[in-house]
Parts: sequence; C-alpha cells; structure tokens
Amino acid sequence: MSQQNTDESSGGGDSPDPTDDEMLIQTDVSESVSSSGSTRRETVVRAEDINVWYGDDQALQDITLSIPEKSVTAMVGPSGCGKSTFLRCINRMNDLIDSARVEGDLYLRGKNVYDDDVDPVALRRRVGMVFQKPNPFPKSIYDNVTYGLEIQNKGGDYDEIVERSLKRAALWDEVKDQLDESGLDLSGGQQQRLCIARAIAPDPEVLLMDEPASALDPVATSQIEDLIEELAQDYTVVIVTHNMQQAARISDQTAVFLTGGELVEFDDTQKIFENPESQRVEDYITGKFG
Ligand SMILES: Nc1ncnc2c1ncn2[C@@H]1O[C@H](COP(=O)(O)OP(=O)(O)OP(=O)(O)O)[C@@H](O)[C@H]1O
Repeated sequence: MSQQNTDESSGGGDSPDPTDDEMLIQTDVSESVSSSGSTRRETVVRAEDINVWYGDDQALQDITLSIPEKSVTAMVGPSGCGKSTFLRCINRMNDLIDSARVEGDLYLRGKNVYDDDVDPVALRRRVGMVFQKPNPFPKSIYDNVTYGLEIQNKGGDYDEIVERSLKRAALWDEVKDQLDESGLDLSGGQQQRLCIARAIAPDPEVLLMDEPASALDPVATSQIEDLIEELAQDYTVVIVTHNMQQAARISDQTAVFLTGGELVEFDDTQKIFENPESQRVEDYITGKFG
C-alpha cells in the first residue's frame, strides 16, 4: 500500500479566466477519510448523498464519501450491491443507461459533474475507465493507444505518447516491435494492459477500473495488481473488485457496499480488514456471507 501524506491543499491557480476544462478543475480541500488521522490528502472525488434508481428499483442509497488523490480506493461488496453503478456515477456513464436516474452531488475537484454546464465527454477525458473484459479495438496496438487522442483531436507527439503509455502500462517491452499488429492478437493479460495504456494516453486524473483482473489468469492478475499500485503514484485509481485479497493487497482505502446499495463502511484498507467498525463488514470480509 502506498500511503502518501501531503498536508497541503494545492490550490488555486490564480488565473482569473478559466477555460472550459479548467472549470472542472476547481480545488476541493476537504480532507479525505481516515479513521487513523494519518492520511490527509487532497480530495479528488467527493460524492454527497448519491442515490441511483434503475426505473423504480433503487441501486444506491445516500452514498457520501471522499476519494483522495494518487491512491487506490477499492469498492467491495456482494454481487448487485451497486459498486459498478457508483463507479459509473463518477464519469456519468450512467447517463448512457435509459432507465438510470442519479440524484445527489458528485464533485470532481470541487466541481459538480452533474451541473448543467458540464460536458460528459469532456468529463470522461479526465476520468478514464478500464472494464472487466479486455476490449481492445480491432486496430493496431499503436492505433488503440492513440484512439482517445484522435477522437479528442488532441495534438502532440503520438510516437512519444504511445511509447510512454505502453511503458506506464508495463507492456512496451513485449510489443515495441509489433506496434502495427492487431491488439486482438495479444494475450488476455496483454490486452488488458493495452486497454490501460489506451485509458492513460490522454492523461486522465482519475482511472476507474471495474474488476480489471477478474477475467485473467493468476500471473496476468498479479501483473495488473503491480501495475495498479504503480499507476497510483500518478493517478487517482478507483477499482471495483470481488476479490478481498486483492483489495487488501493493493488498495489504500476500501469502501464496503452491502445489499441494497448501502455504503456500510469506508476507511483505510488496513482498518477495514483488521478492525472494522461494523459487524456486518466483519462478517462480509471474513466470508460469513456474500
Ligand atoms: N443497466 C441496468 N439496468 C437495470 N438495472 C441495473 C442495471 N445495471 C445494474 N442494475 C441493477 O442495479 C443493482 C446494482 O448493480 P451493479 O452492477 O451496480 O452492482 P455490482 O455491485 O457492481 O454487482 P456485480 O458485483 O455483480 O458486478 C443490481 O440490482 C442490478 O441488477
């Protein structure tokens, strides 16, 4: 686990005329959660009273939590408790589900992403996502990595960005001589690292990962776990996982959701696994139910 203690609240650029993108980058200096008091990092994502329904069925109830920067936050809990739904609130992917309705406030660096003036596409530039099943496009490895940059019309030295992103995703050495070959010809673990390279190429601030290793074998899973810990030095990583050991190994904070879409406990991972406040959380993480 990589706890970083930075007391400072980086604050505020003094530019009087923010651009559209900068409108989304206001600083939230609220303190991140920590029962031990040891972790005081700037909050990047803050959810306040988030409720989500699919039609008449409520999937999340009054979720309030703060996710600190440059760390790994794990969302755990039994199937159907709303972990993925919460992840999709952060980059407004629930907007794409007709029956979904979100109420409450979700701040990204102090700006409510549900405000009318927020463009969800611009938001998703700043909040990248990696899914459970590796989903490279039927394109070359190179084009997979540059895809996000191209659709955003983002300039820059693509050769350099491809190399940097693949290195960050721990894939460069394996593919550097076959960048023109299809991403679909890679192994499952390599494909997932390619998807991570694609997600980080536009340099997002937050990286959402929805069970990124659950379709992979143990060796590929271990590589992805190492990679996630490394990525947290530069990005704020939020990961959904079914795997308690994985959450314990790689996350700094853990949020435990339970049936009914309730957030029962959110704290430093060590505290959650060694001395949770809630009996229901203890029962869940020790395998008594779920
Ligand atoms: N697109 C959707 N349409 C309708 N209901 C949905 C949709 N997506 C999720 N749900 C429902 O919302 C609830 C929460 O689902 P969600 O996928 O967020 O849970 P989860 O904790 O991520 O589950 P899992 O661990 O099985 O992936 C479930 O009851 C699920 O059936």
